[in-house]
Amino acid sequence: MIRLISRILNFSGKYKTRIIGALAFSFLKSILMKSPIGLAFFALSAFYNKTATDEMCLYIGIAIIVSLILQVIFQHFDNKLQASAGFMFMAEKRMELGAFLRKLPMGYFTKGNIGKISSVLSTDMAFVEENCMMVIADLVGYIFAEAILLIFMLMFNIWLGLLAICFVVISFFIWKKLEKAALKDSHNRQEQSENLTESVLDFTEGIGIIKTYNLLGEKSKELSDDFIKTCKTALEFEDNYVVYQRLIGILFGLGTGAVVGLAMFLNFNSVITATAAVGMMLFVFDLFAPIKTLYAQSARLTIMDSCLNRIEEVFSEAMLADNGTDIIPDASRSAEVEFKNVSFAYDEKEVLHNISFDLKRNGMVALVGPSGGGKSTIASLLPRFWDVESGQIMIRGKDIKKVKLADLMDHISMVFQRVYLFQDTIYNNISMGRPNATEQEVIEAAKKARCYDFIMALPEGFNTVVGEGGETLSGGEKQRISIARCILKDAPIVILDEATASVDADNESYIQQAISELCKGKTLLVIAHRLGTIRNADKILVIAEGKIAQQGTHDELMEKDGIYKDFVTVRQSSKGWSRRA
Ligand SMILES: Nc1ncnc2c1ncn2[C@@H]1O[C@H](COP(=O)(O)OP(=O)(O)OP(=O)(O)O)[C@@H](O)[C@H]1O
Repeated sequence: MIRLISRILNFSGKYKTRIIGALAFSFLKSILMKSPIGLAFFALSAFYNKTATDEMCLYIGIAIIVSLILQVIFQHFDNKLQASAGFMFMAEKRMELGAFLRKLPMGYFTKGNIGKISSVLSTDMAFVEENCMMVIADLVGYIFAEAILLIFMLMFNIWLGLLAICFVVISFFIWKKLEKAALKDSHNRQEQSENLTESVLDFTEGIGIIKTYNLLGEKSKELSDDFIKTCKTALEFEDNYVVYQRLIGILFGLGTGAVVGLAMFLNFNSVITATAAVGMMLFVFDLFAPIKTLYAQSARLTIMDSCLNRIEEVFSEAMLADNGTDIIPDASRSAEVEFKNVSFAYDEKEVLHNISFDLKRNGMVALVGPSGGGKSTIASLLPRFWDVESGQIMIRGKDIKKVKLADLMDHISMVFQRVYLFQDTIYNNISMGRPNATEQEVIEAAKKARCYDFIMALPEGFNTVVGEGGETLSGGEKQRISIARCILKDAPIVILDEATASVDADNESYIQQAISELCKGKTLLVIAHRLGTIRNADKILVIAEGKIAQQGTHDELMEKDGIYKDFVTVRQSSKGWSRRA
């Protein structure tokens, strides 16, 4: 418990002093909470010994009132500090996590970690936020209160004090067992909550496929099974530690009986006065009840421990190094982009082997080849979605690892096949390409990307909020908005993954016009599927099995036998490259 409290204090960073302040007020409050018992005991003694005076009664009354008022004041500051520290430090942690996630390589997000991130951000962080301050301050209060009561009891009568301590010590060992059981189960509980988040995300993201393939019943059952499993895991968690809680309850029942019995025995044998015996009885009831609550609360602490583990697990992921200080020069004699002996593996298996090529300023390299050959991987290494293991990638003579990440991203625009629009206005979706762009520039970009007319036909025009993921627009429209975003960004290097899926003829032609606008005066790295695009490339790289199998212009490659000629001549009309020009 002490370990967890110090863990939370370390985790809370600059809010540590507030938390310590809350703990101090909680401590003062707990001392005052016990003071009425002490005063009652004092009054009883005075009455019993016939030493009570009017003045004494008045002072005791005033002392009780003052202690109750002070309790309220300390409680107020305790709550205030707890709440502000708890909510503020978790809000900061969430922002920190957001900033941290931006620095992780793309690979982290494709490894099925989305469910984990969602559940850490929502479930785990919310649990710590809602419980940590309250529980910790209460626990610290209880611990101090128990210590004070035990010291009082020892002072009154050593045997009564020692007897009470015996029961507290035995209960401590039972509690250790409870904590062990809860610790193990709390991990399962949080893991299951992550599984559930993943299932819900999977279900909602894939709802289109689920409906099309008539899998609603099957997938709903899978989801329901997950709900039931989550419920069972939570119940198991409760069941496993509730046994120990009951044992502690029985133990304290025995303890209360034993202390009361011993107090009476000592009184009968004139070792302690009747007042001391009554005082002990008051103390013992007050001693065991908070310990029971403390142990019950500690189960929450174990959940919090596992939440903190999971939060720290995400924070411990290796970030994409952003310690480069170089700036990409405006002009250079070197190639605009150069891959030098680049090899790369996603996990263990190397998927790119010794790739070398260069791309001249305003030139175009087309990556073509069979599926799984490594085209997308090559394209994703340039914006450092992943870092290369061996070899170098240079832009205008600068190694991209040594360039500031923000500067690198300023120089690259990307158009993917899968477009994502944020649940925001169309205007904001475009202007995020260059947040400081003027309204006129945003409109101009929309016109160049051939989306101005359909935007203006929408009831709210540029202020239309597109649905989550851009669901209220057609595929072609979403694609054009994403191109407008890139046009506005106006980065000198464009990575383009040409669409393989067909859209209607109108959209097709609009998208082509938009892409032509985007590519004007740019250096292009294109994962090409259209013969028209490929023919225009200054250099075609045929990528197969992670290597450059062939390279040259269209005419040069058509003169040689090889993969390229086979694809163009034999597979033009099949699902390989499109005939569309
Ligand atoms: N995120 C990933 N994690 C692990 N392996 C991956 C990942 N992405 C791709 N691969 C593997 O890397 C190899 C190259 O894939 P890549 O997507 O680069 O090929 P491609 O030529 O672009 O294929 P396609 O034309 O089908 O898009 C393949 O064996 C693929 O299975």
